[in-house]
Amino acid sequence: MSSTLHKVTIQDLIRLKQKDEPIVMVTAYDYPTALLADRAGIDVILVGDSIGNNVLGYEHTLQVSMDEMISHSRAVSKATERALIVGDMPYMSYQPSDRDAVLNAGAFMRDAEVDAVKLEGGTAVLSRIKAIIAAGIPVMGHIGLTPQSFSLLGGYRVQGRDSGSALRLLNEALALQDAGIFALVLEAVPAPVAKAITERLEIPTIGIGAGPYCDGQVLVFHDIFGLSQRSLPKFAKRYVDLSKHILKGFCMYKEDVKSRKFPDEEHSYSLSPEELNKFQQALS
Ligand SMILES: Nc1nc(=O)c2c([nH]1)NC[C@@H]1CN(c3ccc(C(=O)N[C@@H](CCC(=O)O)C(=O)O)cc3)CN21
Ligand SMILES: CC(C)C(=O)C(=O)O
Ligand SMILES: [Mg+2]
Repeated sequence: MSSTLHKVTIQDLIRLKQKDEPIVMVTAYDYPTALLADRAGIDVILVGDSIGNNVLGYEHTLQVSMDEMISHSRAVSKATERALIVGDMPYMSYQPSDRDAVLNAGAFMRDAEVDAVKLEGGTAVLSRIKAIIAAGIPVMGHIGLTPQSFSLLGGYRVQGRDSGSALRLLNEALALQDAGIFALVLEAVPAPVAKAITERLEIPTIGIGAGPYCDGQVLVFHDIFGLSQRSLPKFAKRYVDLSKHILKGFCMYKEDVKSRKFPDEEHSYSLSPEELNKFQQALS
């Protein structure tokens, strides 16, 4: 699909699973980042509620509002030509009722021009998912470690580590597929569990901390580029340490200003000799 020039569609993602070609997804929260992810040929861009701890300075994702998600999702969709854009429904935008879920999913589509929404949960959110899809909005599922249930789960813990809970994850995946989701995020589940789920679903699975047998992978932008504040989860991989480069740039700028090396002539505006002359006479 990296060769596809047209906008990536949900049907393209299903075809990638059928062709056994991995789907690449990454989070992005702003215009310049989305431009680069799109140019790199990333298939799916997730405007994650992980914006909370990575960009907005919150400790977790629970404080993220619909307004924040909409303005950042709009920036991402304006920058993107090819990638499919998924808006992550924030805490309490879908939990209270099917009506809330449809109205807020609709806001993502109408006000932020995303292509689909994602929400966390299994059987507990089946009716939410059905209601959103009935409104004509594609839904991506998300099970395993669901960060909006951080407290209920007792922290950011790997899920499905015993045969009983592994089987429950598989059954939830099947129920979500029946409800009509087009893809499913599996977060922090043992690789053999993700493999079993992936083999039994017709829709693609996209793993984060779910091993190599998923149909696709997703990572958080700040983890890839060494910009996350906390220690990385075991599953995250830092490809480039941008923080090192950004810190160096800030220091160089600071030194230049303090030593009056910046701004120099090249970065200043001049006045023509005649106008300068007139100006100086007027001043005296
Ligand atoms: N920068 C960033 N990366 C993420 O992957 C991410 C976010 N932010 N914010 C929202 C959630 C939170 N996530 C997390 C956060 C911590 C762990 C973590 O520390 N996990 C332990 C597993 C402990 C166990 O064995 O059960 C680890 O050591 O990896 C996992 C996922 C994933 N998401
Ligand atoms: C980690 C991904 C799947 C996510 O939900 C997020 O970034 O918010
Ligand atoms: Mg999320």
